[in-house]
Amino acid sequence: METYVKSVDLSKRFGDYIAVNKVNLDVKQGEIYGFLGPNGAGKTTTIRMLTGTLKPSEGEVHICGLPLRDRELEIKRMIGVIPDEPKLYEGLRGNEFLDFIIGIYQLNKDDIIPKIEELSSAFGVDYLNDYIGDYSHGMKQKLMLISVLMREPKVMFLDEPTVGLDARSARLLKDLLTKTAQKGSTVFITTHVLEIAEKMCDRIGIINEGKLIAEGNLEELRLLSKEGNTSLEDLFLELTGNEDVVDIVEAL
Ligand SMILES: Nc1ncnc2c1ncn2[C@@H]1O[C@H](COP(=O)(O)OP(=O)(O)OP(=O)(O)O)[C@@H](O)[C@H]1O
Repeated sequence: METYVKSVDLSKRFGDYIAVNKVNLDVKQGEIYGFLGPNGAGKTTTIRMLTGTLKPSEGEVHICGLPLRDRELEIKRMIGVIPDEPKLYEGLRGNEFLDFIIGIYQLNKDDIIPKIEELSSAFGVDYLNDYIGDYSHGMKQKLMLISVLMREPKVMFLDEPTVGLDARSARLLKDLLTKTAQKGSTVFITTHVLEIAEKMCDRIGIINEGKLIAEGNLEELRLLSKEGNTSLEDLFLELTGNEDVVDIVEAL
């Protein structure tokens, strides 16, 4: 399978602080890759560099075989991004925002309108005539998801996409992403919900203090456990050195 998301020694410094440290990724077409890490580990910074919204201090990014440095516009057409805090135009109505996306991506309205209708009905979005400024976080998140899913991008980057979603919408999203990957797109997702990573992802990368410290499917990650941990939660806490939770609770 072709590599769709590749990074070579990808690094970001903010002043003296190294937020992302020589991260090497190789995610294939059709793969669902879970990118996990504790708060502040460097997940969002990595996604921003992979999607061209933040310039790396060092390293290279290739998307679908194209170098991001030279082919950014072309790549932006092929990818879809759900950022951790979607910034939407609050003064627009939902359907005006979708029209705007149709315009900038020069999408064919006849193809897209049925997709919007399908996705809106699936996510229970019946508020496209209302102003985005009046939406809750979850409502904005669903609008963002529709605006990306309707384009059927080759690579989807999702930063904590289930935050703010109710259980039904989160389940629907998981199923839609799985279907998207089966159709040949790549899904790169960060989440703190380890159950999502466990159930949905083909492969998981764990980043801690800017470094990719472990990578593999669940079986491969289990082999890295020195303590025989088998659940992703225990493995995650062991590998990221955050196992002291029990001691802390006992001390309180
Ligand atoms: N623009 C910035 N300027 C300075 N420091 C930054 C900037 N953006 C991120 N950082 C720092 O880089 C580190 C990594 O942040 P990042 O947002 O990538 O973490 P994360 O893994 O996404 O965390 P979370 O799970 O809490 O969202 C943090 O210490 C953060 O404070």
